[in-house]
Amino acid sequence: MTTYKIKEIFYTLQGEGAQSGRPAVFCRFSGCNLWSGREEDRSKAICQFCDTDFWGMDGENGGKYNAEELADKVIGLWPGGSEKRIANSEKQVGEISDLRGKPYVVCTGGEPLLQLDEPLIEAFHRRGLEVAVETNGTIAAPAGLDWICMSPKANTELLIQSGHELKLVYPQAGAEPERYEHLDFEHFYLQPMDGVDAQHNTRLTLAYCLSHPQWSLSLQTHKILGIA
Ligand SMILES: C[S@@+](CC[C@H](N)C(=O)[O-])C[C@H]1O[C@@H](n2cnc3c(N)ncnc32)[C@H](O)[C@@H]1O
Ligand SMILES: Nc1nc2[nH]cc(C(=O)O)c2c(=O)[nH]1
Ligand code: SF4
Ligand SMILES: [Mg+2]
Repeated sequence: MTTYKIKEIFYTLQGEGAQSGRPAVFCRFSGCNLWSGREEDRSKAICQFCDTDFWGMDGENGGKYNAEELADKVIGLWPGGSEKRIANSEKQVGEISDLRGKPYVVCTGGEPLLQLDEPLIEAFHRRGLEVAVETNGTIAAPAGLDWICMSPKANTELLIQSGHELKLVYPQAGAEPERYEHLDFEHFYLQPMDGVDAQHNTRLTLAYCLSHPQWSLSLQTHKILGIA
């Protein structure tokens, strides 16, 4: 049986992009193909600006799970989710989900597509969850995802060239927006690169969106709010 290595699982609001403000359970997978996650390796990594600790399994609800265990843990964090689990087995899930919104899981990381596969997506779906992914686009997506947010990185080959949302961290030398504007996505966002130049990068991003209105600004609202 497949086991999934999970850094942390928590309930919050989606802070970024087109679904910003929507309640979601975040499932952060351990590991990434573009950086080891160790600080001493950052300067030689393909992706050097990562704002996330995805190394290991030591976060909130972190650990090894099989698909059924992971889907149970995720739906259990949704308000009323335990009742929903019972209702699901009694085939009354519709009545409860109408009142409590469609349960939503965002699979992120690290790079979730190193691990997320069809059996896990099916296990989420059986519990009434809508399944979103945040991916760097370098690994093909399994079938069945409800929302694909692809965030391209410089000096990588994109295997995902269509989806719902393209969210580019800006500015990135070698990953200029012009390279991605013809891809098959419904929404195009620029997200200011956080770090030492965050304020300057926000001004640059704002200016780029105003002069190239195909692109909208994505602020990391969870950081503004001081939530996870
Ligand atoms: C931590 S990544 C995990 C998912 C996947 N590996 C990816 O890169 O899309 C989640 C989101 O945070 C963005 N991100 C990472 N570091 C950032 C930073 N320093 N400033 C702004 N956004 C950042 C990524 O581009 C991606 O859209
Ligand atoms: N609130 C909140 N929204 C997010 N959107 C994308 C995130 C990520 O790390 O993938 C993230 C995150 O870590 N927290
Ligand atoms: S690809 Fe995503 S998780 Fe990996 S290092 Fe870059 S931003 Fe972080
Ligand atoms: Mg984050």
